[in-house]
Amino acid sequence: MSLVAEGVTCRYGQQTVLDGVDLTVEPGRVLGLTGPSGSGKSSLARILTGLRSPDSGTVLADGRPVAARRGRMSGDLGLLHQSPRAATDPRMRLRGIIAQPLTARARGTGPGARGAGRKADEARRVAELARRVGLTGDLLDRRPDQVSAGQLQRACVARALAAAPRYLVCDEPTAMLDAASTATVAHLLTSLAEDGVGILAISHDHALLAAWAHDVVDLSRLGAPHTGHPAGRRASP
Ligand SMILES: Nc1ncnc2c1ncn2[C@@H]1O[C@H](COP(=O)(O)OP(=O)(O)OP(=O)(O)O)[C@@H](O)[C@H]1O
Repeated sequence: MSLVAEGVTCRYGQQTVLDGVDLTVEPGRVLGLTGPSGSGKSSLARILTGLRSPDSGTVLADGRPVAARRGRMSGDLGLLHQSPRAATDPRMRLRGIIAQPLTARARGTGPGARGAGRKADEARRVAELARRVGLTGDLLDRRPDQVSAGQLQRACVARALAAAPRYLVCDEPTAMLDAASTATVAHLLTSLAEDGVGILAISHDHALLAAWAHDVVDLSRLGAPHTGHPAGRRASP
C-alpha cells in the first residue's frame, strides 16, 4: 500500500520535464523531494494527485489508478500549495475554508446528512482542527486578506486534515512562511505522518528536509547509475 509513480513522463510541447520517474510515498513516512527550479517538482506533484495525466507511465494510490474527476482529486489524496492565497477563495472566511472538505463530503452523502445536526458537527470539527493548527477562534471569522500568510497556510493545513487524505503532497508548503510558521507547519505534517498519512514534502530548503523527512530524493539526480535505472529517473527512499 503506497502512492507509486512508475515511469512517469511529462512533456510540455517539445520540452520533456520528467522522463521515466519512479517514486514511492509510503504511509506514515515523509519523503522529501528537492531539485533545482524548473526540474519538474510541481509538475510531478500535479501528476501524483491526478490533476494532470502523465504522458506515459502510471500513478497508483494503494493499487488504484489516480485520476481527478472534473478537476477534483480523489479523497485519498491531498495537495498543499506553496501559496495559500492562490489556494483559497478570497471571499470565504477561514472557518468556511477549513470546512470545505466536510461540506463537500456531506453534499455527496445526500439530503439525509444535511441539517442542523450536521452543521453542529461540522462547526465542532472546524474548531478542533483550528486548535490543532494553532488558529484562535477570532481568526476563523476573517477572510484570507485579513490574516498573515502563515495563518492562512495553517488554515490550509487544517483543510487538508479535514479531508483526511491517505497521501498528502506538499508543494513547497513553507516557502512563504517565516521561521516560526515553518516550524509549526513542519511539525503538523510530521504529526500527520505519525497518524499514518504518507507525505511527499517538496522543498528547496535542504536543512528543513534533513530535519523533517525520513528520506530525501533530488529530482535532478534521479537516474544516477546506482539507481539501476539508466533509461529514466528513479526515486526510491
Ligand atoms: N503548463 C505548462 N506549460 C508549459 N510549460 C510548463 C507548464 N508548467 C510547467 N512548465 C515548465 O516545465 C518546467 C518544470 O516546471 P515545474 O513548475 O514543474 O518545476 P519546479 O521544479 O516545480 O520549479 P520551481 O522550483 O521553480 O517551482 C519549467 O521549465 C516550466 O516552465
